[in-house]
Amino acid sequence: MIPSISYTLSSKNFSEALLEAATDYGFFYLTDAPIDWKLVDEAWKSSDNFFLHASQEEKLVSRDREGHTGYTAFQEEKLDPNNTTISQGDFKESFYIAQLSPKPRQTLPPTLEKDHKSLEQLFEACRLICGTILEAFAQSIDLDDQQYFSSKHTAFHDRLRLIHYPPTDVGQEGSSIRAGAHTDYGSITLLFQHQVSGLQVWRENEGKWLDVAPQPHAIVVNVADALEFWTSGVMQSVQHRVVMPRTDDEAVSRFSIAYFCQPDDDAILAPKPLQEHLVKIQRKRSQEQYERELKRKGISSPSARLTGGQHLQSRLKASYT
Ligand SMILES: O=C(O)CCC(=O)C(=O)O
Ligand SMILES: [Fe+2]
Repeated sequence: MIPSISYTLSSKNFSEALLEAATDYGFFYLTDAPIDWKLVDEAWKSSDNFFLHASQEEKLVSRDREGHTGYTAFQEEKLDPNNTTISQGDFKESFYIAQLSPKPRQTLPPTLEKDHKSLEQLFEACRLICGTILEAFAQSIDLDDQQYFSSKHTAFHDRLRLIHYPPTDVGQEGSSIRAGAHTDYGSITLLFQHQVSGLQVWRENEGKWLDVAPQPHAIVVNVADALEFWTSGVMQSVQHRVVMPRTDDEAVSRFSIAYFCQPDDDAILAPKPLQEHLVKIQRKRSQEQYERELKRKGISSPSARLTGGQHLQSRLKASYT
């Protein structure tokens, strides 16, 4: 069972719980987060209006592939590009939003522009939660500088991503998938799921996929690649995917919203020295396994010196057709 962690824990207990979740599952549910859930409800309505009612022409307004903002079409992305048993791109469409305040970096299509204020507030709430989590992670591994991670995040590369998986018949598993197995490229991801299940996380020790069902007023948080590099694999950026509908309940439109917290272009993703107790955790995962995982993520070796910008660009390039 994916652990649940309350935002209201004392800072010491919070950071300890975070480290435990990050080293075991790489995923946790965050409860009692400082977020106005009305904003999330508003965002579901925005998503519904946009994906189900906007014209194709409107969807493409302000799309900027280079700047990584705007619309991505059905099957345009393949999150698991090396998987040859799945021939098609992912069964989803999405819309990427960059920080909207103080000055928006993209023109939103009219359907989303009318909800500008609530989307902007949701973005800011997510940004602040990620900042707190990054500081707690720094505390959890006893870094002298508690802002070591958070200071590398100006939110320039952060994206709020509205995602829609169109209705699909039950039993299509095999040649297609809603979102292929992947790890996230940034530091941490916050995920909101609207009622419909399908998200699964890989459990290496058990050799199986585990469902991460939507829970009311809980945000799914996962560790992404940058934190894994900084901690030499102590914190795990774990593979996850969204499977095709298994029941009639899942055969409907599935909506989710991800907030990708991603390091700045010049952030060096070099491993930090580890305290003794962390080295012990690290050794539970074989070096061979860690290196294999890094290769999947496009990294040649654990000592490769990448920047946040380089890693992000190379991963994005690999997953878009
Ligand atoms: O839609 C979901 O539940 C997961 C999406 C995801 O993992 C991603 O976009 O990186
Ligand atoms: Fe993901």
